[in-house]
Amino acid sequence: MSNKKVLQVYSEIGKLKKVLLHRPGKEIENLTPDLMDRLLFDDIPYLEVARQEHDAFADILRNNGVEVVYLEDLAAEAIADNDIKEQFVNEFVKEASIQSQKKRELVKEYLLSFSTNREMIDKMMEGIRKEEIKDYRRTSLADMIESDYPFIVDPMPNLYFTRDPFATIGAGVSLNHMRTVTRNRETLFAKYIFNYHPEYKEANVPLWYDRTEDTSIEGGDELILSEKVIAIGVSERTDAASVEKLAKRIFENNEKFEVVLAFDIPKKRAFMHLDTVFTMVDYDKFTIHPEIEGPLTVYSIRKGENPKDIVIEKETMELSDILKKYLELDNVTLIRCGGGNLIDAGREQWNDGSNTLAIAPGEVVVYSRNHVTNKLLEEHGIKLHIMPSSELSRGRGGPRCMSMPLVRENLK
Ligand SMILES: NC(=O)NCCC[C@H](N)C(=O)O
Repeated sequence: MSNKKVLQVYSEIGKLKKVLLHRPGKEIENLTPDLMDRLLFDDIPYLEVARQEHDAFADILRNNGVEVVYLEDLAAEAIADNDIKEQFVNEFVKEASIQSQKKRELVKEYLLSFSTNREMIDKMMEGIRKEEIKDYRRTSLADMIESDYPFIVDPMPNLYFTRDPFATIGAGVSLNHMRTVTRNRETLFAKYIFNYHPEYKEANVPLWYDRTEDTSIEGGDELILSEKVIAIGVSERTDAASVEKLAKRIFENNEKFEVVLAFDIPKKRAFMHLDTVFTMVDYDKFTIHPEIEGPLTVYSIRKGENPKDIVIEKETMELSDILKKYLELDNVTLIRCGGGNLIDAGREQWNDGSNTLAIAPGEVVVYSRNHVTNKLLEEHGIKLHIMPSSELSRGRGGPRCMSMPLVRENLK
């Protein structure tokens, strides 16, 4: 096993060294009004502008010393070996909700006809429209009499939210089981990257969770507050049972983490993950959406006497006191989205005003549109890197949702 640190995330705020993004692709141009609900969008972004915004995001990161790698490149590199590629295509087709065997064969043949792996990966992400595969209608009775549903394989428009399908925790990965079918398909790319990409396969990356589990957990709920403390949202997307499983695996594997704080937040779309209502911006400063402060309950999970046991307790203090206790701080500042004004808070949280990406302690990337919250962050001494935000925000995710840190400098 190599000693090279291919994954290292022991905080939310340590200087960001390497991050995984996905540049929005033609999957966005396969979103239709009828599909929006099922594919978890509230509107249809304009791809060209979404890409400009995304490139501006990547430039901010690069200009601040971050190595940016793209999911689509790593996935293509991971399947360089033909046997691995075949296995990957088989798994992809199996999970693509295609009903007839003949049609599955046609889709496989079509995917393998692309001359480069990168083009094939782009096509998988984009989805396959009916007109792309000739003769599919003769493959089964269902297809001959079937509806006017326009896709043979659905697009995956949420891929640019790389935060969610897997999460780097310490030196390992939580390869997530997602709440929805559409997003669970995304986790296949990460499975192949961590098993077969030359950069990762030698490292034997430990898995704290696996996509085959039967309860769900998503990366937007997984926050690393310090090298001792992880926070996980129990949310619209993450089950309490998953938090327990993850905590046990991490404790059993000699990681440094000592406690997992489970944040039980309201289960609703606007607050789908913990990071849509709470992010860490400095050693002792956090953004928070005021609407969760009342209903929030926190539970702590610690190692028990035996390595396989855990001890769970309901925390009774206010959130800031819980954070002070576990992060060993004298003071904690909660910076309220929209300044606590209910109208501004609701509007800005909807467009991810609380969803910041820290690139160093006290330094974050934010959306331009959330000017009330941004001003407040500045007043609290936070350095802002402001990115454009008209189109990307239509997918209901902000800078943290659009990035998966692979390496952060450890905090002193
Ligand atoms: N961490 C996040 O909050 N990610 C945003 C995901 C948005 C995406 N449309 C979804 O509903 O899953």
